[in-house]
Amino acid sequence: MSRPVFLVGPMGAGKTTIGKLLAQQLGYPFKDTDREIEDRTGADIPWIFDVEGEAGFRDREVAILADIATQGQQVIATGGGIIMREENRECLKVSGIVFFLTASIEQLLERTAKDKRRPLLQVADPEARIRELIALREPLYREVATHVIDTNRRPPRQVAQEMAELVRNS
Ligand SMILES: Nc1ncnc2c1ncn2[C@@H]1O[C@H](COP(=O)(O)OP(=O)(O)OP(=O)(O)O)[C@@H](O)[C@H]1O
Ligand SMILES: O=C(O)C1=C[C@@H](O)[C@@H](O)[C@H](O)C1
Ligand SMILES: [Mg+2]
Repeated sequence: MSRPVFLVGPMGAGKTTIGKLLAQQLGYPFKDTDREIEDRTGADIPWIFDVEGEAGFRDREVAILADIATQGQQVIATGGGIIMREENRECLKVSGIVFFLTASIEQLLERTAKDKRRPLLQVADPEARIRELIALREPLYREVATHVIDTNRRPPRQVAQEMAELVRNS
């Protein structure tokens, strides 16, 4: 069974958007860990953070990743904090090809500004929060990455094409 393709990176890097296009281009099914968590919980992410806290959300994320990582050839967009748990990093490293999508702080802020469904960014100073999260997480994204892909000021379709080539040549 061929291996899955994972997209990791910060909120607003484009994992969901580009992941869907990549799946179309490769003819693979598409999954999104955030979406899977919501579907299986029957509640949205803000509700899960409110009621179960971030730790409760992370526990659900570990269970979902372990499950879908074994389901063969597919494109999987992950949540921005998936690399915070060591078992997830191990799972990503052994299970497939991992793309780390990057973008500047300015682009991440711009792309996440209007959407209120990201609990960690509902703070007085989202820019400071994004900077904090990137400082903490960037080494962890790099630890799991097979490829690092710059998405700054690039159309999602073009980025997906570059990634599809890398998958085909892997
Ligand atoms: N390369 C890009 N250029 C311009 N806009 C983009 C690009 N990639 C994504 N976007 C836009 O940024 C927003 C966030 O993208 P998306 O939801 O795909 O990010 P994400 O990495 O999945 O974030 P999260 O970790 O919160 O799930 C969307 O409105 C999307 O249309
Ligand atoms: O970066 C994060 O920690 C998160 C990113 C989103 O994809 C969601 O998984 C959730 O909002 C948490
Ligand atoms: Mg997403």
